[in-house]
Amino acid sequence: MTDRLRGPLPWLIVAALLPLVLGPYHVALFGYIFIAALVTLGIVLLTGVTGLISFGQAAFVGIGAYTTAYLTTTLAMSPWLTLPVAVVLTAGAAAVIGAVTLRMSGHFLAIASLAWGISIYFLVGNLPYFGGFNGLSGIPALTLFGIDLRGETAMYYVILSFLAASIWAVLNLLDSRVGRAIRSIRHGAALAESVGADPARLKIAVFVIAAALAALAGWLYAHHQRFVNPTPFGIHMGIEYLFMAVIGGVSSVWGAVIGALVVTLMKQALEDLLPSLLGQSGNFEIVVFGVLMLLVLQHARQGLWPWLIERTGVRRAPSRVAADPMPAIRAKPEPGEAILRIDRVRKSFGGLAAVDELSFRAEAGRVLGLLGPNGAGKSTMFNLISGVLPVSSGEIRFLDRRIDRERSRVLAAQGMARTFQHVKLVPSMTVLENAALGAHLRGRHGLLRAALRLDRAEEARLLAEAAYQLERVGLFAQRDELAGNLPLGQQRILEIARALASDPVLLLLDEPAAGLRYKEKQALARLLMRLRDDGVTVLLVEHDMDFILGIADRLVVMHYGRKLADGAPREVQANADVQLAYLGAD
Ligand SMILES: Nc1ncnc2c1ncn2[C@@H]1O[C@H](COP(=O)(O)OP(=O)(O)OP(=O)(O)O)[C@@H](O)[C@H]1O
Repeated sequence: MTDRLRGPLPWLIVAALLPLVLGPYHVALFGYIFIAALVTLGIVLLTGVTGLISFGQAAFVGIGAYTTAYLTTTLAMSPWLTLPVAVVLTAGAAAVIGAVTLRMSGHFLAIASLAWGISIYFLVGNLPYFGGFNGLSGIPALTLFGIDLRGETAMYYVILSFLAASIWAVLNLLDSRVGRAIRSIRHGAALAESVGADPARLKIAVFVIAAALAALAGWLYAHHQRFVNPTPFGIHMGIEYLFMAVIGGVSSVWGAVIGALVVTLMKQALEDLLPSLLGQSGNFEIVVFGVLMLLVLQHARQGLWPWLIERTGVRRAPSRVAADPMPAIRAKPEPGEAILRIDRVRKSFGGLAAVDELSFRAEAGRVLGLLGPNGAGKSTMFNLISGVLPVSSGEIRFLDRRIDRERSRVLAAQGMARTFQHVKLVPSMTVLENAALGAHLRGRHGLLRAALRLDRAEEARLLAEAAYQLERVGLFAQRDELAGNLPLGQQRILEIARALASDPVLLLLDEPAAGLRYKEKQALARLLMRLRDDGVTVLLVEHDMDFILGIADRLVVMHYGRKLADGAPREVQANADVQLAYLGAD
């Protein structure tokens, strides 16, 4: 991420000095900009980081604003008490909406967000307790230790403090064990599950955090404006917040501030300028926004903040992590012990038996190769073992526990780590962060501790483990590069480092040599031989016989879903049936 390239302190100082040079109107305007930045910060987490699109964030702002408006004007509650009420109420609403909508894949959330965005607007507008479309007025100003904060400058500093604290917490969160898991979600649930994270729960958590930020914005808005009506919480504002995030940089925390700043200032300028230029008024700024959006998407796809950072050429300082390993936390089985037992396993797709009554064992401290020509059923078998597919019949036991109905993340907790046939990394995270993602289950601190930076000792241990595994596979020097910039051969090796960081009992490698060039294959083979010599237990699925011969201790050969041979590599290589299956001739 580009967010840590520059420290927040200089920006905070500039923001703190602004009221000294701006008039009251602009100080108040900057207050509204920072309130919008809070909502946009939630969208960055939700859309840019996690890959979920919501047009309905303005409705959550509305719940926050109306909660405090109602409670302070009708029940005369203190605003400082209505703040937790507003945040909890909005977060609760988001948890319910999220639990229903986030289960559905595809664009369901985006469409559902339009529905709740519109309905909350009309609900509030039509309820008499909330003053209908006329709204509620007479909302009290904030006071702190008896000091009245009604002036625009005082409110500016209140809003700035909340924004700075929220940015700090979000940056902390993203730079943590849970944050890495959250950042992996948009690259497929399979990746998050494979390291033991629960993507469904994490998505709901992100959705709730984004809603809580919106509620905080709503609370601030109500006490800044001292009057609320439904208009600023309608669907058009939901779309405008998304605009801000995309224009500023939807994957970047600072993009939220830049986006809110650029869009609000431009809107102001255009609202003043366009009617005098065109001789009539009529929301023409929306048209100009559309054009601006197209320009940004064409020239700065990631948004203005990443575009600016790229042009200033700022580089991140190299990470200073020790490559000392974390103490192993898992007791390993004795070498030679059968840890994986496949018994008469069958998997059918309609009438086709992709795996047909297959039985074999994998032993601790050995490399077992599962070999076979294309279409033999290797990947299906791999998916059955790794919890991606359920078996049709038969039994799979891992460390004496039946696992053929278990989910991937449960298997990860039991000591199974895997790589993917089509590499799955988080390209926008560094090599070190990707390796640390593998150590997810070796830490336990959650969202709150991460946001408050109370997880640093554990975080240092997880990063040290990741650094140790990078050293082990020969990628330590590249630890600060973005994973997406590595060539394919190194990406595959990074996947192995990520798997090793979980301290696995069994390492499952799905065609690790696929698509590699000759030299890359050689480097991978050398690494796998070193791991074998270290006593790592590996099940390696491969169709390239030459690649696997020097690495595996034993080979199981599949053909049309059945077992064709099982034995030492040279024996299997000499087997006439195997030669026939591979070459199609004697
Ligand atoms: N989800 C699925 N639905 C229907 N058929 C499938 C499915 N997955 C695999 N198959 C079929 O099962 C058979 C075995 O496929 P599988 O991908 O397991 O073989 P493989 O040995 O891994 O081949 P490759 O080396 O090409 O990946 C093939 O005939 C394939 O078309």
